[in-house]
Amino acid sequence: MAGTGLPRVLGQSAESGPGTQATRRAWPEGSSDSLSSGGSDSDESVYKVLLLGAPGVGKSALARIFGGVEDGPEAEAAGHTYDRSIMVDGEEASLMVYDIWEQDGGRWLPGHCMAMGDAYVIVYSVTDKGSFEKASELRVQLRRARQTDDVPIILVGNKSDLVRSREVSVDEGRACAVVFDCKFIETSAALHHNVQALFEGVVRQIRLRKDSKEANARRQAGTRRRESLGKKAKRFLGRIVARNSRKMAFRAKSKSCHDLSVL
Ligand SMILES: Nc1nc2c(ncn2[C@@H]2O[C@H](COP(=O)(O)OP(=O)(O)OP(=O)(O)O)[C@@H](O)[C@H]2O)c(=O)[nH]1
Repeated sequence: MAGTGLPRVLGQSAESGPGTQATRRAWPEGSSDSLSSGGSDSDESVYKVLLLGAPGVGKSALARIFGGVEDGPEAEAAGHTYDRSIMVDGEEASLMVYDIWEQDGGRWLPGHCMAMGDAYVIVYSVTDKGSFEKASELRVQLRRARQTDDVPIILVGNKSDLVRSREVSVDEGRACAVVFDCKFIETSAALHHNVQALFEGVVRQIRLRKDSKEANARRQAGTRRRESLGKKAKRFLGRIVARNSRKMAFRAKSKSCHDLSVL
C-alpha cells in the first residue's frame, strides 16, 4: 500500500462521539478493491465493527490501515473511529471501525462496546501468549453479552512478521477459533499483510448471516414461491456463474474457520 500516497478524505461522520473523529476513505489506488466515494449514510447500512484485545496487540495499527491513516501526527488527529466504504464481491459496504476498547480513560464502557457491534475483531499478538489468553476471555465475555445474537467474530493473530519472537502458533490460533466458533486470520499490520482480507472477511461474515436470517425467515413463513421451469434454470445458471458470490458462499457447507467467505 505504500507509495500510493494518502487517500483523499471524503467526508466526516456524524456518528463519531466526543473525543473521536471519523474519517471516510477508500483503499489506495492499485488495491484490488474499488475506490468509493461513500455509500448511504443511513445507520442501517453502516456496519459497526469493534476491535477488541489486550493493549499493544496492534488494534490501532489495523484500524489505521483500514482508515488509510499513516502513523504520525495524522494518526493522532484521526481519533479512534474510521468510516469507510469498500467494494466486496462487487457490492459496496460501509463500515464504521471502532478502535475504542479501553481507550479514552475508560470512557467507553465494556458493556456498551459488547452491545453495539455488528461484528467483532478480537486481536491478539502472536508474540504475546498473555494477549492470546485475553482474547479467549473476551470471546467468552462477548458470548455472554450477545447470547441470542449470531454476531460475527473474527480472531486475529497480529504481528505475524515477528517470526523469531512468536509465542502462539498458527495451529493454536486456529484451534482456539474452532473451539470458540469464530473465524481466524493472521495479519501483520507492519507489512499490511492480510489487513484487507480481514475487513473484506468481516463484510462477508455480516452478509452471510443476513442472508441466512432472511432465508430462515422465508422458510418459516412458508413463502417459497413456485417458480417456472425457465426461472429455475436461469437461477441455476446464475449460481454457477456467480460461484464466488456471497450467495454461493452462503450455500457452502464448509465450517472452515480460516475461510472468511463462508459461514
Ligand atoms: N512488528 C509489528 N509491530 C506491530 C504490528 N502491529 C502493531 N505493531 C506495533 O505494536 C505497537 C502497539 O500497536 P498499537 O496499534 O498501538 O496497539 P493497540 O492494540 O492499539 O494498543 P492500545 O492502544 O494500547 O490498546 C506499536 O508500536 C505498533 O507499531 C505488526 O503487525 N507487526
